Amino acid sequence: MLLVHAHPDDETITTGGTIARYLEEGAEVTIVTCTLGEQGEVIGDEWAQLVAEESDQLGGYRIMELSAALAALGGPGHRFLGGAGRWRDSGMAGTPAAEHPRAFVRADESETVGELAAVIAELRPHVVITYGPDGGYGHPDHIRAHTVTMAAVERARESWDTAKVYWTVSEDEAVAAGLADLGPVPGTWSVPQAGALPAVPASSVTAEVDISGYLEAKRAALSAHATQVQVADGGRAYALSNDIAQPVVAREFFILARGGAGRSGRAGRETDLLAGVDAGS
Ligand SMILES: CC(=O)N[C@H]1[C@@H](O[C@@H]2[C@H](O)[C@H](O)[C@@H](O)[C@H](O)[C@H]2O)O[C@H](CO)[C@@H](O)[C@@H]1O
Ligand SMILES: [Zn+2]
Repeated sequence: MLLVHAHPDDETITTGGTIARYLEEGAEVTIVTCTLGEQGEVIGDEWAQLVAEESDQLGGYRIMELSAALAALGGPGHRFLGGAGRWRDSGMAGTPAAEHPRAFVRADESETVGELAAVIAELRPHVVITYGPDGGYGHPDHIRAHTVTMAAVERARESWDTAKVYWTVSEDEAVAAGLADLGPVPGTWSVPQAGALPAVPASSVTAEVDISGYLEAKRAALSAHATQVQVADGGRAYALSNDIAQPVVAREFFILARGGAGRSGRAGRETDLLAGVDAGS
């Protein structure tokens, strides 16, 4: 299983429970992170001067946070696309960080796709996971991670034909149910209306992974990304630096974008992302 994410923290926020579960079930799991997250905001005062506009040291610091988060999830393999520091966090849409010469969104796609295709040819994943075409919530690096991954899977086909590709998504019904059961959150946080958070209609979800047994690992990994993520007491909610409460949900959701679905379970959805692949090949 290979998961391609844009920034340190995305692997945990969107797929942390899936990573922890498949590792415990004996699968080989590797994460590729496309940037160091250099353009992030910082929660709290202690590390606030690491931001790009000050000492510009946040990328290196987030490597350490990522290492701690991956350990909390069970220790998957990890690569930075092109090597640590090759491509830089492009910043939120419309910000000047996209003009940086190493910005991920400016990268030569023959290079980014080539680097990821080489990882696929080397690791021979049965399942690849990334974001959908909108990047989940529109971040330019997430959108680029999607396009690079889909192109790399095709580029690698001559040496390794990946059986299934999934897009990680948030499901609208699960988000709404989670928001209704957040438990206590800090007074500084805002609690959004269900429709205000990025999510896809439940009808478009084709697979879900029950991570109820891995929520403690996911919460520990979220907390490891301490400059980016804050977890509420009780662990049913988290917030990024924007202090907008989001639910910690006991399932992670996917859309099958390429390949044949395995056996269906709950609500006609796959419940095992590795179902239907020849894991012996
Ligand atoms: C989860 C994710 O993709 N985080 C990105 C994102 O960070 C957000 C951004 O700073 C936004 O301005 C804040 O309001 C929000 O709270 C942050 O989560 O974009 C960053 C810059 O590209 C990136 O480093 C971070 O990983
Ligand atoms: Zn991100």
